[in-house]
Amino acid sequence: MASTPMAFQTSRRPLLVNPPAGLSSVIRKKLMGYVGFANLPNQVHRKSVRKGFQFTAMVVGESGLGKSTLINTLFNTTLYPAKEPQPPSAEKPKTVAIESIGADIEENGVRLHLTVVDTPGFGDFVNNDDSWKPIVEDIESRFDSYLEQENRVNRTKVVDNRVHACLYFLQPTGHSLKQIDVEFMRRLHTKVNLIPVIAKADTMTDEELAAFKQRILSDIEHHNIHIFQAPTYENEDEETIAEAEEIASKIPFAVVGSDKVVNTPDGRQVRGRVYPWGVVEVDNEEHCDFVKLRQMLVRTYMEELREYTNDVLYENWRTEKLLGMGVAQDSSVFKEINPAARLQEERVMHEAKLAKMEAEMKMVFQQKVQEKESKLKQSEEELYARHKDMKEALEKQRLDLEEKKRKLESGRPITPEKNSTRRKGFLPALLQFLSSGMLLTIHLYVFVFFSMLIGIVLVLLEQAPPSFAWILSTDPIF
Ligand SMILES: Nc1nc2c(ncn2[C@@H]2O[C@H](COP(=O)(O)OP(=O)(O)OP(=O)(O)O)[C@@H](O)[C@H]2O)c(=O)[nH]1
Repeated sequence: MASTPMAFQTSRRPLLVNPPAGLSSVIRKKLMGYVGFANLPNQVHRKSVRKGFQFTAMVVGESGLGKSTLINTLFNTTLYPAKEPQPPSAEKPKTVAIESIGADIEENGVRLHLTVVDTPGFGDFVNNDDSWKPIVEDIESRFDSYLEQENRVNRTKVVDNRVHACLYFLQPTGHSLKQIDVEFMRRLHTKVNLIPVIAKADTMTDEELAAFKQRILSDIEHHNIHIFQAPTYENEDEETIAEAEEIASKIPFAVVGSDKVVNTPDGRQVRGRVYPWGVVEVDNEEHCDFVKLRQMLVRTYMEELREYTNDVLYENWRTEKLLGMGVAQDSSVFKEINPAARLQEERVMHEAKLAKMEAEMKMVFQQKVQEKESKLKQSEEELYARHKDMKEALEKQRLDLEEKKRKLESGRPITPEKNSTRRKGFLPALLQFLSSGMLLTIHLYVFVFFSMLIGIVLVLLEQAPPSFAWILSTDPIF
């Protein structure tokens, strides 16, 4: 492999010196030759041509307004074969049907897979109140199918069946929008690119058409109906802007359809309708707006219609559906990230986390301290109560001992209460009484005896004083 491509050189000198804070330095190199990325659009073009294009158009309108004819005229093909006239006895369908016809058409080597969705029966009943319902259901079922394919694990073959444009055919009444038109457009304008067309415009004069268009537009505005408008972008060339403006000025398109080639009085062969007074040319912008419609639908804005369907209509429907299912969007996912701001944000978050942890730790510490304090207080109270009990017991003991001491000192029995309180029987009390009287008598006798003895001794000794003479006398004392 060659170290340096021959096609270009790069200068090695960095051109961007002061990168914004938080961003790593970006080195920009100046190209010194042809690289080739200017060819990218060609690559995309080639790839698209190889892959081909896919487009789905829906046509809605009352029967006989020229829908099939216009589709055949638009794509220059007989997608819808000529219809056999139905016998009056033939049973008519009671509901709006949805029919799809697909065809691969090729023009200058570019392939287009065209699908046309027809809605036979729309507006053909006595009561057309719910005519729009099967059509809305069909459009939503196509969105559903696309969503289901998007959510598959393998998405290599995603088939886009979504309706990219809906041509709504208005009867050339010359009045204003009918109730069924308003109802249909109101129900569908958020789900499909609406393109209103005035069918069979060759049945009206230019003045009638202009007035009819004005009334239709004011009705559309009055009912807040959004119809597809040719988009304009900044920096676009004047020609493109003028083209877009011209297309927009023709809405609603007054069309004439014919897939037949007819001869004009001046000898030309054109697609048109022959009348006794002349030929209405489909591709003549002075006769009808068919060319402008084709320009909008096929030539200029087909990709815009596909993009708008995908990016706006389908996206809105998808968001609503997912929200309805309870799926919520995390808005932070798609936030643009500035590294410096991100760092600051992380720092703030970290600090907040630390502060929270600190507060939590403080709280836990305080809680523990409080628990410990209450425990200590409790044990202190217990100790104090025990000390009080012991003190009281000791005091009582001291008082008892002092009482005993006093009693001992006073000679009283320690337990006088016991003797005094004991109840004596009669016999013991009598015996005690008698014994105490006998003891006294005995004492007296002993005393008398000893006194007499002493007197006798003294008399005998003759020294007894005269006072003792009575002892010798025989007089009884008692
Ligand atoms: N005057 C006039 N007649 C038209 C025009 N386009 C179609 N027709 C005629 O109107 C008749 C019905 O045309 P179709 O294309 O079959 O109409 P349609 O809306 O597809 O009808 P259904 O298939 O029944 O829904 C045919 O005879 C057409 O030739 C038109 O632009 N002007």
